[in-house]
Amino acid sequence: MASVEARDVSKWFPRRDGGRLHVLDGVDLSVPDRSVVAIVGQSGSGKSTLLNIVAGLVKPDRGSISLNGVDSRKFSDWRSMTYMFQDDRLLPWRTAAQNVAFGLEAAHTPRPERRERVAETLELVGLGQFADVYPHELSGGMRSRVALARSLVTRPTLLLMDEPFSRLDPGIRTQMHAEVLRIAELMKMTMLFVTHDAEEAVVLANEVVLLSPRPGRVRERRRIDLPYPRDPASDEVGAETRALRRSL
Ligand SMILES: Nc1ncnc2c1ncn2[C@@H]1O[C@H](COP(=O)(O)OP(=O)(O)OP(=O)(O)O)[C@@H](O)[C@H]1O
Repeated sequence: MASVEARDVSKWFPRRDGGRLHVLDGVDLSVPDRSVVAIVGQSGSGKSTLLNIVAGLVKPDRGSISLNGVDSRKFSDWRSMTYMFQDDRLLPWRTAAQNVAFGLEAAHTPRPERRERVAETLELVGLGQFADVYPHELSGGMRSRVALARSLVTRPTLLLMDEPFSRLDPGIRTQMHAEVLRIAELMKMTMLFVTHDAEEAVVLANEVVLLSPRPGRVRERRRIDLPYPRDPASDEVGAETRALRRSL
């Protein structure tokens, strides 16, 4: 089970001129267990900063985060969450399997279990045949699947993603959307992600949180009640996407 609550989160970053850049202002966010929430907003509105605060990578200056009902300052089960970045960050000198194994090595998982979990997870993302292949031998979509497998191998319940598919071609991106939704359902995961792509938000999320330009405040929460799977070519997705673009 995984849920996230952010209460009244504000953040300032130091500026080169000695001043302070106000990036987030009193943001509330609620991500219930098994939901899919998208954070959208203009460039610089603090989307990644908010995600990094939820992940514990950046400290808020004001406000609090609770994870599975526990204040993040007291939270210890960080392995229950995983983070997918915009670039796949695969290590070029490691095979697909060795890249996927990374999180398990860090956790000192015994070798036989590691091997089994890596094989299982590569199978899950449709790369069972590519365990021994190096990143440079893989297509963009396949690399993205390896990055997804690396995120999933520790069996997280909360998947955080910062524009993870934005560098993929549209067709491959659509495939990855279907894939990530299938796996989230299978693994009973909760998802919180950042995107600048209105269609991506509409295809994946139950709720879209719109941040205002800097300092980011929640300007709108929009429920997307369309049934899954959502076809990006359908009229319903098209209408929701246009409505969201207008709000953006
Ligand atoms: N560590 C940091 N130190 C100083 N300023 C930062 C830092 N991280 C982010 N910023 C600034 O904070 C603002 C918000 O950045 P953030 O990356 O959260 O926005 P974003 O909405 O995700 O933008 P984009 O859509 O362009 O990725 C930007 O102006 C950025 O330059």
